[in-house]
Amino acid sequence: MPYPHAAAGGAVRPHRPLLESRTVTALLDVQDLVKDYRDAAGAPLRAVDGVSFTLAPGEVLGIVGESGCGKSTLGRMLMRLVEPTSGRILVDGSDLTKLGGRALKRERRQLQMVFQDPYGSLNPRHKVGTIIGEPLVIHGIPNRRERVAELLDLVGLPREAVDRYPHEFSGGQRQRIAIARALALEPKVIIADEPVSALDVSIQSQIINLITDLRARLGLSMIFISHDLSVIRHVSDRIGVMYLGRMVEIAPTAALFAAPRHPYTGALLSAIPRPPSRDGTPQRTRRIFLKGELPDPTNPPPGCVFHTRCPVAVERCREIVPRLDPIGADGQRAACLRADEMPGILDAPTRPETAVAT
Ligand SMILES: Nc1ncnc2c1ncn2[C@@H]1O[C@H](COP(=O)(O)OP(=O)(O)OP(=O)(O)O)[C@@H](O)[C@H]1O
Repeated sequence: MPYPHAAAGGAVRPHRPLLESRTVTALLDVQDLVKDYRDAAGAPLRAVDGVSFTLAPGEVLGIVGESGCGKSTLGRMLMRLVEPTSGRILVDGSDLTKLGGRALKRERRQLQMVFQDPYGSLNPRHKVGTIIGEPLVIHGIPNRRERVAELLDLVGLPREAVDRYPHEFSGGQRQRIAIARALALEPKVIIADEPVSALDVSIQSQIINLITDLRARLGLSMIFISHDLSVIRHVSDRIGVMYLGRMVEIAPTAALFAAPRHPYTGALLSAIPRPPSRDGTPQRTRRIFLKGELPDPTNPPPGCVFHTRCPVAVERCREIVPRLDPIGADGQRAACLRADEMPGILDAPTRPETAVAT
């Protein structure tokens, strides 16, 4: 008897948990996180809508989505720089949303953030040694000078940097300073919000290499937020895709790239240029262009929030809110009523609703 309640004679439906299945080893366990704001005219909007995920020790989870989908709000809520409207943020089992005062200061230390703007995030009046050592002072940690020197070594900056000011450094070097500061307290999790978006492309790869290297050496766990799927791919073990405040797909990186189960993920992937094949001929990419604009967040569409732009939406997508349900192997989840059909749909020859780019 596959399902015990079949014996009761009711309709049989396999149990599909609402939240991502959790392991006891999760370092970070985010449950049903919601953030409501009001726009400039006072209309309510939900910037983050019931987002749940876990982060395992040593794992890098990428969060991707276009501007306004709620990535930064999510990252800032994890640090409690933005107060969640509801939901839970468990760090090693302790709920950050319930803490205040000293207990919050102690637990928040486990999470550190690297911001997008390496120009604005460093105090221009402080020397680099003071900036990197500040968290150590706040938390009363001794041997500050040695620790700052170690941190500079770690991020590949000369020790003489301690006596210099941020404006004496390039954008990439400033981001190294920001990363050193974030590492000062040996946090359990780093939250990096678009850490390379403000940098030149050549410098971006240096910082990505640094992050990859630090990860291997220190076993860092990280939430890596970016609008750029090709950047996220380089650093992430798993990727969560957000659209209009919701997590619409989450999957191991290889699975997401091999077989996306949400049409929005398919569209994002189709926009990444593919390198030419070995004989030099350009590879044809079936580009999925989305219809229309991102909906007004103060007036989101009913049913699936993506249906107004979805190339494969059907009638029921207007009514039913799809859950982030398991699909396929490896913990892949997608919030799409047609997730089962997606490999066939996305690989099919041109449909009238989509266009093909070469
Ligand atoms: N302080 C705020 N007050 C009101 N609305 C806000 C506030 N911060 C963000 N929002 C709104 O919440 C939604 C999500 O914004 P958020 O900045 O988190 O998205 P994002 O994906 O990080 O975009 P971007 O990459 O452009 O920063 C947007 O509609 C935004 O206008």
